[in-house]
Amino acid sequence: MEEEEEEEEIEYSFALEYTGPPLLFNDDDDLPKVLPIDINRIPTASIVSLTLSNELILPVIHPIRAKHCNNNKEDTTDSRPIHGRRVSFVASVDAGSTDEDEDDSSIENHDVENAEHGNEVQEKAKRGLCYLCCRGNWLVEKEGCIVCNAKYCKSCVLRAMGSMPEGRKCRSCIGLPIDESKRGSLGRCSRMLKRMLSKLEIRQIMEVEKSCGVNQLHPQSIYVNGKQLCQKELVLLQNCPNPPTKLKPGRFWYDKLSGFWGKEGLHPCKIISPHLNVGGHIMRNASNGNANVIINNREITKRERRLLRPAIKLICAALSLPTPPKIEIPTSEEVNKLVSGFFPEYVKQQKRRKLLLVGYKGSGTSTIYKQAKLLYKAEPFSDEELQNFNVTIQKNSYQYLSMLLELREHLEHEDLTEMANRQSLDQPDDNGHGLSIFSISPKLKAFSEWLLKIVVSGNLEAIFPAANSDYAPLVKELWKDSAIQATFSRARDLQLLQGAAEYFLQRGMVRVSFFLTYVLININGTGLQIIDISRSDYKPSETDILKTEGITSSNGLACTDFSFSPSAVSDADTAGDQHDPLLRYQLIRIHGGNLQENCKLLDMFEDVQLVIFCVALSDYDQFCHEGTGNATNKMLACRKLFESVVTHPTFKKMNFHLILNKIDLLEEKIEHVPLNKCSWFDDFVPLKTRHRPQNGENHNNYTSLAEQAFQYIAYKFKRLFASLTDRKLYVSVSKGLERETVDVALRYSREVLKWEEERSNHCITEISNFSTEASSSPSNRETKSL
Ligand SMILES: Nc1nc2c(ncn2[C@@H]2O[C@H](COP(=O)(O)OP(=O)(O)OP(=O)(O)O)[C@@H](O)[C@H]2O)c(=O)[nH]1
Ligand SMILES: [Mg+2]
Repeated sequence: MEEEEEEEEIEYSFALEYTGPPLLFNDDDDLPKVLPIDINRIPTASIVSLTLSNELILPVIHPIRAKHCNNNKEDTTDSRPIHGRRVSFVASVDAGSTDEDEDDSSIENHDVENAEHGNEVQEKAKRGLCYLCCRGNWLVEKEGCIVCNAKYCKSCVLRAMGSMPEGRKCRSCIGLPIDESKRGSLGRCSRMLKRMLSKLEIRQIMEVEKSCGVNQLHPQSIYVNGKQLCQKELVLLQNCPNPPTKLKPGRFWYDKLSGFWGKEGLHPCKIISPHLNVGGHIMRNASNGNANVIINNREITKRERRLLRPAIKLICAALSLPTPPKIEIPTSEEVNKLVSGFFPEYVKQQKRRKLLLVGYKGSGTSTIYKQAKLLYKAEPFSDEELQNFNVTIQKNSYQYLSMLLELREHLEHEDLTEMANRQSLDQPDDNGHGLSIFSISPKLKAFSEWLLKIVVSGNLEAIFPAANSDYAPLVKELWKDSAIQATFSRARDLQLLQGAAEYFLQRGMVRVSFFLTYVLININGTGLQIIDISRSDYKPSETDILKTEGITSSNGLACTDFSFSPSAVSDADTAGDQHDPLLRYQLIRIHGGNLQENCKLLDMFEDVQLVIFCVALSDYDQFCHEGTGNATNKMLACRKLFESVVTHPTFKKMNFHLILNKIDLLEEKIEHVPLNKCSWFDDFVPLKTRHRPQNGENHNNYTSLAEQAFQYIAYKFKRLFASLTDRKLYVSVSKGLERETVDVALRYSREVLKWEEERSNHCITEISNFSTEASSSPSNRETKSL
């Protein structure tokens, strides 16, 4: 006690005007709960006048000894309530103490003579000092005041901040607006505080910090289009679907029509929600634009003009307006910026070009569609789709097997009839069994008949998923049987099992054998009786996927969105054709069968930009049975479909790209089946070429028979197209199962689109620009394009 009396007392007085509810204070030592003044804030020997609000009431004011003064006359016994009166306080502080303990008296350690609080805060913060106890160690964790940024160590923080009725503020900062740079950290306290206080306390403090009125952004501090916001406008702005990020006091401009938002005098920084009723009218010079282009009453900046040029082009194209002839291509960085939000959504939407992929049955449309997914999508197929492939492959394998079994029956019947005929001609059967090489055992025959019945009934689901496990032994036996092997090789000779059937039949049998081995090993090794092989980890390979038929939905409509990825092959030789990630494409594939039945389906596609029509080059000697039941040449059936699509009213002004697919099959076939097997091609006269050049010989003057054939077919289709429309047909060739050729063909579609767009932009009707002879025309950019 004696020591306390010896303490040097520094006294200073200040006045404050209290406007809160009446307060009583009558105890000299235990002062009223109203003293938020941090003595360090009070300039030495000066009197400050403050207007206080209710929030300034603090539960602890110790150790400042304040006295209610009247004209500096000490009157510590005054017990009258004060309200709205000017009150003077005299504070006394213990000097010299550097105590770090929790004793409240340690606050008296402050250097009250330090005048500039702000400077001091900064100075101490710079040196990593605690504002109260001067602990200058960066490693000592500190919590900062959200108003003045003074930092406090663990020993001082609670003394300095008290009960934190407005969150983490020094007592003297209570009632003051926060430092705007701290807005992002509202409600997020340090680990130090978390360790010191209970969870509940922390939660309460953080909640009050975020929600208390004085900490909120003040509408008066924000100007939009030169007009100060009112509370309602601020609420509207902050709660719109796409609000400005990290809104701070300042002056902004806002284009209500487009939603562009930026700082006054600067280019747009964000697109917020349009049509908000906030702020005044936008000024022409809002963004200090100098591009001589005015959009929604604002002169845009040069940078904006450069970035917006693709959109302007698009809009001009849409409105059939001419665009400036010189087209600057934005750098990829600029384009990326565009993609990441600079363009309004509607512009992005407009950028999606729709390509409709159609073709006669079996022409390869679904193969090209799947190739597009594999080529341009990071994840071409979902797990579910892969699972579907698996099931479809299994089903198809059984279907192909049934084709083989049917053929076996037919061949056996033929053989036996022939044998019977021979017998009747007195040529006794040598083996004497009355069996042909296509005959199978009664057990396998029963299985074969049962399987055929199931397949004919179309009820293959009935034997799944048990099919593999239950029937695998029989399938294996069947497959190994010499009669089936003989049928298989006969089928190949007769070209009855082609493409997918041949591929999957062989693979399917191998798989069944593999599964069977697996089942047997388990039975012998562990005594397990049933293994669900439908759960095996079989994952279809890319070739399996490409060869799987019947994967699209029942109405045969499938669509996928993608962007062309940069391609080393085809982009390198299209100089200046920068890959534009903004351009999205949608490939829509319709099943050819559906079109024949109902061309009305095409009415749905009036918004496509290009029709890709797919033709199988190898169809020229194939036949199908159309509605009449008569056998029709497939190429003629394909021509008929082509004519009906081209002349469909929806595609009156549409561009067409013809893909001549299956060039590999044509190459094989043309050597032994003449092209004029198809009556449409009866005037095909191949040039008599010299011998095929060998390795090292000059190929320039040599055109293979297949090349001549596909050029001739392309010519026939072009002539047909020209007779039906006034447009030009773009043509390219592909091998559906070869990724690169499909890539080239689809990029050619992109080129066609680009050229046609540019043509309409420039309002050029000069078809010659697009002739196949023009050096820069898309036709010449692709090696196999015609
Ligand atoms: N050899 C070869 N086979 C191809 C080519 N393109 C597709 N195929 C195969 O031809 C068969 C038919 O191809 P799809 O893509 O299913 O034809 P589609 O146009 O979808 O015909 P539908 O399924 O009847 O609508 C499949 O077995 C493909 O694997 C190609 O360029 N060369
Ligand atoms: Mg198909």
